[in-house]
Amino acid sequence: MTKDEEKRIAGRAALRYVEDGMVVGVGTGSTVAHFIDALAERKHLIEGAVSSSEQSTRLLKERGIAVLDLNSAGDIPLYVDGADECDAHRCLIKGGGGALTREKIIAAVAKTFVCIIDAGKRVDVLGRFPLPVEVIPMARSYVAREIVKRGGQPVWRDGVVTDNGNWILDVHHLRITQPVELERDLNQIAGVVTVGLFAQRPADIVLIGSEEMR
Ligand SMILES: O=C[C@H](O)[C@H](O)[C@H](O)COP(=O)(O)O
Repeated sequence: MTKDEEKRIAGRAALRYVEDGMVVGVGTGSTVAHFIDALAERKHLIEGAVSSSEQSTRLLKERGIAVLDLNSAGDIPLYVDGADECDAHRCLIKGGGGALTREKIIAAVAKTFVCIIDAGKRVDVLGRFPLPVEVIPMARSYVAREIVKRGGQPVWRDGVVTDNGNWILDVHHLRITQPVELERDLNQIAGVVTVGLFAQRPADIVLIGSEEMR
């Protein structure tokens, strides 16, 4: 089974958590694109979607799914999103597609966060995938120096501007054995907008696409 088939199966499996009349939080990425395809089949039954990126907003609108503003949407009973890595405690690294800030906001609001991944995303220790950190542009060098002090090797994602007008540092060479503490620590650095660690608010449910799930 290819990685994309695993993503498609996980994306479709998330549909079982969608209930009539719901506002659904929608993440970003190639796995979520499969979820959006599946969600389109229920578009007349849900109230609409709150989107975590311009990319997902475009996909949702192309499929005729109503996109709602988070400020007026009220409760978000369900959030469905992918991840770049996932450990046994459902802590995640996210932000490979640069959408981490809006994703973290919707995850915080949502009652249930269903994470959809292919099998290659499961790890024992987070950090093989470089940790994305969204920064205010003028703080890039300062934040990078602070991260070096903590043992990481930050690499500027040159040329990438997030939906919020910020920049991203991808932090290599981390072995994240204490994700909650690291998330809290990096969040304290002035100029950091969002750390792509979802440990203080991990996923509630992880769906890993597999043959058995078909
Ligand atoms: O910023 C992007 C998101 O955090 C994605 O959910 C993550 O990068 C996983 O993307 P994909 O499903 O394409 O592997």
